[in-house]
Amino acid sequence: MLRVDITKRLGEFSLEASFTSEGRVTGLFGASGAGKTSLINMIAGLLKPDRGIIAIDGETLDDTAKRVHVPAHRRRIGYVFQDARLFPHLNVAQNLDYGRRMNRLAEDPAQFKRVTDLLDIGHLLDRRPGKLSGGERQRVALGRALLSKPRLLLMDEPLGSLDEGRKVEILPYLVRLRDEANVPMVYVSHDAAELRQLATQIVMLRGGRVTALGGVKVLPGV
Ligand SMILES: Nc1ncnc2c1ncn2[C@@H]1O[C@H](COP(=O)(O)OP(=O)(O)OP(=O)(O)O)[C@@H](O)[C@H]1O
Repeated sequence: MLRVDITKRLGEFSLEASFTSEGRVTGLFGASGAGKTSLINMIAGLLKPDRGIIAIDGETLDDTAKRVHVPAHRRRIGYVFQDARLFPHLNVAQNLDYGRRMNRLAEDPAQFKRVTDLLDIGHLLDRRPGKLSGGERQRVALGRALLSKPRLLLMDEPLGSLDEGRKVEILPYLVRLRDEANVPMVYVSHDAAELRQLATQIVMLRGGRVTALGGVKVLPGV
């Protein structure tokens, strides 16, 4: 379970968010400037709350009253950005292996095979990111995050830089991840249709406040 109960001031903007989620995919929905990225940066440990608590499965990651702030690299949280942010000088296999090495995890060929099969990227292992399509790059970024064995996967508009055709192509992989990878996700999007297909629970943000919580029914209609 993810528990968030924080406040944070960023210049003129103030974020005050409180929710818990048991969902396999928690969809963080809101317009541009609602505070979605700030909130997941806080879950990732990249931004420190002014006040409050963040906990996953009962383990406290932030508790300002107790001066607890687990640094980002110790949180075991994977992060996939809108732009895949792969290392251009490494091939796909080396990119995929990066998270594992950074986290000093033992090699796990069976898991490597599972993840590359799940995302259909086994045939791309020798290529550099510059020779991949946008959708392929995003699948590799997802694989890299998964192979670091995170307990939570954060995704900030992972389809945001793709055109409609590529989005349609990659959504099924995200559904597969949800159903087969067994890693809870927090998925940021301003696209209600995307979240309707993917999310199991919605946190709606507006102007830095949670305005609705619940199933995909709370999303605005088409
Ligand atoms: N370091 C900062 N200093 C001042 N203001 C900030 C800072 N970081 C974010 N903000 C402001 O906080 C608000 C929320 O930004 P945030 O990036 O979290 O929104 P978002 O919902 O992710 O938007 P988008 O969908 O456009 O990415 C914005 O008004 C932004 O300008």
